[in-house]
Amino acid sequence: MQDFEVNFDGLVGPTHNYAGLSFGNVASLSNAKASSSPKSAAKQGLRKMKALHDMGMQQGVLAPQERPDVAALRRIGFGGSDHEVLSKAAEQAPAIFRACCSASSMWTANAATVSPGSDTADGRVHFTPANLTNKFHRSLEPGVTGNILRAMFNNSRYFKHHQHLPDNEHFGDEGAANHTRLCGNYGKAGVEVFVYGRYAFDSSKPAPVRFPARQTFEASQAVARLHGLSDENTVFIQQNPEVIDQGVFHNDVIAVGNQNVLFYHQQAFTDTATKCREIEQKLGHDMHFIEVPDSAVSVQDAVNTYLFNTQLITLPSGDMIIIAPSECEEHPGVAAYLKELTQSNTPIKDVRYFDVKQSMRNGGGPACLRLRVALDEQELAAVNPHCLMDETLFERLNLWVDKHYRDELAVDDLRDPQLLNESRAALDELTQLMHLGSVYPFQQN
Ligand SMILES: N=C(N)NCCC[C@H](NC(=O)CCC(=O)O)C(=O)O
Repeated sequence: MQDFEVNFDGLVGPTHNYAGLSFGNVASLSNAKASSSPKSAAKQGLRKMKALHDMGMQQGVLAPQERPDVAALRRIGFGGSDHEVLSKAAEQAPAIFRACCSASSMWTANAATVSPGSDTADGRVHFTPANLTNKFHRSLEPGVTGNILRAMFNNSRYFKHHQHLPDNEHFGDEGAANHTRLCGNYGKAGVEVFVYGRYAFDSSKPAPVRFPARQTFEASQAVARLHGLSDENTVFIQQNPEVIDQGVFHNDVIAVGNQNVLFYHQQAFTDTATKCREIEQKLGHDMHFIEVPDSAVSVQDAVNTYLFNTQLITLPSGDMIIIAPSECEEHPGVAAYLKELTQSNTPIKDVRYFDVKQSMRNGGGPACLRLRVALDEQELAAVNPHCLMDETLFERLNLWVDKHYRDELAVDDLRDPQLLNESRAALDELTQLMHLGSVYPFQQN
């Protein structure tokens, strides 16, 4: 039986914009109010998906969410017709209105935490949508994320879907952005590494002081419990609070793992040496720990280039390569480091650079854009096939983007009532194209 790690990339939604919504995420704040291009954002994402498909990888697509989120605005007291809801909110509460327009579901590393069947007690693949409580605009995502995941992984013999954790900062959960699975090969039991930023129920423990720690220890433990993971196949590591305060708002901004490789910055974790030993001992075989020292790449350069928000993938040949944003190539120091890395004695043999600048300007690199799901052949055959990338889907989605997306969107354009109609028309067509059924609130009324 063959085993795969499938990347499910978020399709960028028609309202992609720069509203400066994410305190603690340097790029989001520094590009606030710039003009965006939803069309090129979606196409940059599609090109990355297609390139991985062409490399022989299994590649999936995760549909975007309904925005503007009229239901959320109704819930906080704006009434009338849908267009009245939007115009009142834009007038009376512009910041809240903008938050309800965000296309942030594109960063599917934050959609959910996924544990493959070889790690879980009941042998099924477990999914828990992330509650994303730390940012209001992102806390709107988990309900529809759950609908979409159930429409894609719709077979209870292989897939188990959990409700997201309680909507409270004590259980702040950011999904796979703080979760890495290490293993021999994808089908063998692995070790799931959960990285958290703070303890919610113990204020004596270290925590960042400037920027928020979005993931709590208690949330990570809850997800591991729900998924039926054991002590033997989990490792919990606290993120270094000092790097959170330097703009590392998720672990995937400072570390990435794949199979027997963990690639991370020297300052990423607290207690690094002990935790690396624990990983190796629980995994039962040797790991390649690739620690990048400050002297090679500073935390600041890592945050600016997203050196660690890269995808570390294993090609069908067995070689590992890094999928990096073009910002890494444009930075002489980081580019030189990556070149040297591929020539040293590690499983990583090559680097491919991708232009995902539309996403990067909101703090989302290649790794943010994908949710990894390790599947065996049978499980893969049970996935909704209309969500898997191939020539036909690539062509269809490009035509769909051309038909529905704007070339340019300024933050002020979010007030245009036409945007709601355009967005709903696009998503309605998309659910047919991807055979998702009625996953959006506007389709359920
Ligand atoms: N590292 C991972 N896995 N994901 C990146 C998420 C970026 C996202 N940015 C935003 O939500 C900005 C939206 C705005 O400002 O318009 C966030 O901060 O949650």
